[in-house]
Amino acid sequence: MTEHVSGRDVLRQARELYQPYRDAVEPTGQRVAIIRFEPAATDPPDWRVRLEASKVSAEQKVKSFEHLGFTADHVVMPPGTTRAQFAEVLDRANQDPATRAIIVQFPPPAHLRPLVERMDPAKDIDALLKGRSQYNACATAEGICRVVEPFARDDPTIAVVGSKGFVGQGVVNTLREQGHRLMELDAGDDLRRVRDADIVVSVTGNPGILSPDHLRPHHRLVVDSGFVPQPDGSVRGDVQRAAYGIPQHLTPVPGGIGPVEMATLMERVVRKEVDPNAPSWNVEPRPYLTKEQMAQGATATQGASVAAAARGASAAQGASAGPAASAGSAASAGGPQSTAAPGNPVAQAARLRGGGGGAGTGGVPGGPPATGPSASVRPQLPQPPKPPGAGGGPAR
Ligand SMILES: Nc1nc(=O)c2c([nH]1)NC[C@@H]1CN(c3ccc(C(=O)N[C@@H](CCC(=O)O)C(=O)O)cc3)C=[N+]21
Repeated sequence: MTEHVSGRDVLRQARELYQPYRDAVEPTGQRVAIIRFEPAATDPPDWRVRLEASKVSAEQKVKSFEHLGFTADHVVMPPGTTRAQFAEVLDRANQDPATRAIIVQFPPPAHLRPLVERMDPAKDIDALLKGRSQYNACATAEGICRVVEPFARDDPTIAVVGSKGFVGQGVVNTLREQGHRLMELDAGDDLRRVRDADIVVSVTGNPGILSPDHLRPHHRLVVDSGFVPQPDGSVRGDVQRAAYGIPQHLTPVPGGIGPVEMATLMERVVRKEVDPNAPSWNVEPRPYLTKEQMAQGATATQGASVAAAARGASAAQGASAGPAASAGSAASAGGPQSTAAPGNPVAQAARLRGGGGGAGTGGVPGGPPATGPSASVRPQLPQPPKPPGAGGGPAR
């Protein structure tokens, strides 16, 4: 059975965590600019679809920043926008001291793309300026890595499908820096290799590219970062619906990485503008079975007894895998080299905290599973926010 890792729960947590900063932000009149491009009627359907995703995402960003008391400038560039016009919009946002952050929604039309580089790096909250941004990866990539982290404390192999794309590169760089064992796959590679991985992260934006032929019950987590709106109003991710029930955990589309990205952006802007020590949102560790455990428990009865044994073993262990290392930085708890044999400490710790066994509640899209986030390891409440500018924020 597959349990959904709910991005909506993460976003709810972030809204609660950062809501108290609203009173400090609102009176300052600080702004965030979100710039996106409207397709022309003559653009090919696949381009229109990408810009539709960009629109959905821009609207979510507007909501998220406004929730924090920022004024969101949602700038829609019409088809036929010239370089000069785009440059002027960027320059204005760069020069306006009230505009604290700028996001250019991808993809921009090809002729405008080079101009993105004009963005003031100090305002580049989504790390669009590779190497010049204060962040190592875009918000989506950071969010993905933080969802992966509680599932990856015993040196698993993590497959990244779409590793050369914008988000994929961010994921690869971040996970590699944390010392993880990676399997990078991109166009032309045999995707069936993902069967050998423990965790699969798919960031291709190619609907249904992962089928039941690729996913396996030993996959403890599959992260689907695809988001392709359909004409009927539904959305498709990288994972085929027919494969949804296969892995142990899955981030669904919608309701998975999209909302996680919003939580990441909220955290970034609060830390940058109000309180560098604002708490992190986090994903709770959950029980899972390793590939080896799955192999031992190949039959149903054996599987049940392995799970039961793991549960029993956990009762004897201390729960130390707290959320302290949830900041998504290089400080991953225990490090990838931590000795996990015979079970995995994360699963044990999670069980100790009252998480259920391997048998899930099944995927109810949008609905938190029975083993979902509880109040037990919530980050501490934020300190009362300091007035912006008072507290030595990052130099700009
Ligand atoms: N510079 C840049 N950064 C991006 O992060 C970026 C981008 N350009 N261009 C477009 C893609 C697409 N993307 C999504 C983010 C969130 C949702 C999201 O929140 N989706 C909700 C559904 C919201 C709804 O349906 O209204 C969900 O998955 O549950 C979707 C899509 C970010 N992108």
